Amino acid sequence: MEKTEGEIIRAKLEADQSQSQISHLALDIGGSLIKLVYFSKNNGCSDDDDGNNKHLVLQGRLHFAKFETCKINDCIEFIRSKKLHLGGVRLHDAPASDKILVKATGGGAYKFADLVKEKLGIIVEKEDEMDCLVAGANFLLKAVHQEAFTYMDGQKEFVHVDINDLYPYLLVNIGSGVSMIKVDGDGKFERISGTSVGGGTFWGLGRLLTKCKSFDELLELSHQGNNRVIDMLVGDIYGGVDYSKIGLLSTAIASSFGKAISDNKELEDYKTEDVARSLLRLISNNIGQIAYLNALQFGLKRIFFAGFFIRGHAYTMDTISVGVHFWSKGEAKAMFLRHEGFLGSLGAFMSYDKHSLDDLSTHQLVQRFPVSGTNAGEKICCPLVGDLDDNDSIECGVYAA
Ligand SMILES: Nc1ncnc2c1ncn2[C@@H]1O[C@H](COP(=O)(O)OP(=O)(O)O)[C@@H](O)[C@H]1O
Ligand SMILES: CC(C)(COP(=O)(O)O)[C@@H](O)C(=O)NCCC(=O)O
Repeated sequence: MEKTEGEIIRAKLEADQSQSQISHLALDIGGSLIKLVYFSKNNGCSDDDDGNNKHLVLQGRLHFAKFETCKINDCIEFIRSKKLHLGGVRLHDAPASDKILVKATGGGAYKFADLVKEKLGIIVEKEDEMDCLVAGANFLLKAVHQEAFTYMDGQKEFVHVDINDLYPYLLVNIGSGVSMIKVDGDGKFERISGTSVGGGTFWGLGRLLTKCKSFDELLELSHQGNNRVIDMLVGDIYGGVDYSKIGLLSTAIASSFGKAISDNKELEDYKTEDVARSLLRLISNNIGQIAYLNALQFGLKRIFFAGFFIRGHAYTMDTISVGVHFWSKGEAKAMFLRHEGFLGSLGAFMSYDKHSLDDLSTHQLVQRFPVSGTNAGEKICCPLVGDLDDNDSIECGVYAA
């Protein structure tokens, strides 16, 4: 008897999946970038004692990748070529065309659900963005070694996270826009504030002002520039001296881009690197200040900054850290996360739990073989920290809880 189209698709999916070692693909489709997380199993691992009285039941790697949201077709092609879409939940009682369900968060999970279904034949299961950000942050802070660090004056210092004393903290996610979330526990949080002046503003305004073709180019320009050429400093107003009475040094920015009004110059008269630098400083300062004010209002001492705006960029982190330190008089601390842009996708990944998958439902996913050589508190001096490259992955173990 001839097979129906549905049966053919299903047989193909099953054949493909049996070859694939990929499981649990999850997506975060944001206003600017699509972030992917997926797990690849290592061959031949089963029950094994890892020395902690915990049973290692599965080992593999957690992989990360990102694409610009406007290039979603490239992302779909990447997923198809690596057969990542087969790593979703298989629904056995659904019609053949609705067999595989993949977790996704971010606005694009709504906007592109039909496109993803049409191109990959999978159902997008939407997860709330704030839930996912918090779940992703908690996972990184608890399960991944050397995830959080401080950055000030060119020094990166890993932070020891005491998982028994993690909450409350403020999570500031700087994506296209900015969300500020007070986190009190697993799944316990409140989005207390936000601002539309975020990563999209930096990239959007920066592109218009400098004609840069890519975000990386804009970031690189900002690295070379000098903001004092365009920013009006306290010293510019006060004839070179500090305004000590209110605690402002002559070198403090009195007005971002303020010199552009008095200079009688056109945009072309400024170097693009100086424009990029002033813009980065403006956005980072503003976010640092709003974050601090929220931390103050809710009595939070720890602020974790995440989102792909940061990109592990030294000057961005330095500006945010100095701002938080300055306004809080050293009371609050700005911290950053190595997997800064992947919180949402990791949260969507963790939400597979709800579907009682063999691997993750009753088990705990943690990093194995933490990077050696650097410990919490150890200082690493590096002027340009750099972000994770696109092929980054974490060696993980799934342990019986
Ligand atoms: N390659 C890139 N292309 C575009 N924007 C980038 C890139 N790398 C970093 N960014 C910055 O990251 C922001 C998006 O951060 P992200 O956390 O992914 O948020 P969203 O979920 O809104 O896409 C952009 O607005 C931009 O400032
Ligand atoms: C709407 C969003 C949650 C979307 O998340 P994003 O794609 O920017 O990561 C975010 O852009 C945001 O919080 N914007 C700030 C809106 C406001 O509080 O004014």
